[in-house]
Amino acid sequence: MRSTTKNTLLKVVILGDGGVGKSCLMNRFVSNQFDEHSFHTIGVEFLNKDIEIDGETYTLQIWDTAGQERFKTLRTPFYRGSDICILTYAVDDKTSFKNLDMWRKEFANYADVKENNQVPFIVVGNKSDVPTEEREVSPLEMETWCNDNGITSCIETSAKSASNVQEAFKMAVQHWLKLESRADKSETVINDTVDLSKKQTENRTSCCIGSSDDK
Ligand SMILES: Nc1nc2c(ncn2[C@@H]2O[C@H](COP(=O)(O)OP(=O)(O)OP(=O)(O)O)[C@@H](O)[C@H]2O)c(=O)[nH]1
Repeated sequence: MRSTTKNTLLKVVILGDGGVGKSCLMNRFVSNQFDEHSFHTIGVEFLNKDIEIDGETYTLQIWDTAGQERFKTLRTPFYRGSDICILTYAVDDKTSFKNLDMWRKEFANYADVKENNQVPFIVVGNKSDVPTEEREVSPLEMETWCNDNGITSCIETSAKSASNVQEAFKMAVQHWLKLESRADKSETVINDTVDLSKKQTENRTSCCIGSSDDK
């Protein structure tokens, strides 16, 4: 496990369909700015931003990826080594919500993740500021999809109004911390097992010595 007593660097990758607001989320979080006419990202871009949680400072290295299909080969090499993956859709775009499954699989595949439940995915439904009549995905649908896919952290945000943007990145780090503490516990169990087997080997050796002494 990484030490959290000093500044911890976490690689965060934001995935989702083109136009859901990934760049705007990153810019709102890092610079507190919003661009009404944000251009499509080509490949990837990254920015760093510190966040403090429970007295510890985490430097988030945030990778904003190009959501358009034609940029797939440009973005996928950057998934490896990610600590957190933010799966993003827009609440006024049902297709972007349906594509979350595709994004989850693409990440797991190119980040070379062995077990799905070890990936710190969180789900973000952006553009929560849109009028109700333009909504195509409800918070309940988001929660149901997350439950069905074993994802425990999800949140609706608006990069435009700044609603829940800080909270989303904080939630991402907290989720990572939870997984890290679980990994720590299982490491302890593995270490215990190793220790026990070491003792058994020693016992067996002394037993054999004992038996040869008997002869
Ligand atoms: N209403 C509203 N519009 C938003 C919000 N976030 C982003 N937008 C708009 O959505 C459009 C696309 O935003 P981007 O941040 O460029 O989307 P993206 O996901 O990075 O797109 P790609 O780079 O193509 O993958 C822009 O016109 C933004 O102004 C939001 O929270 N609310």
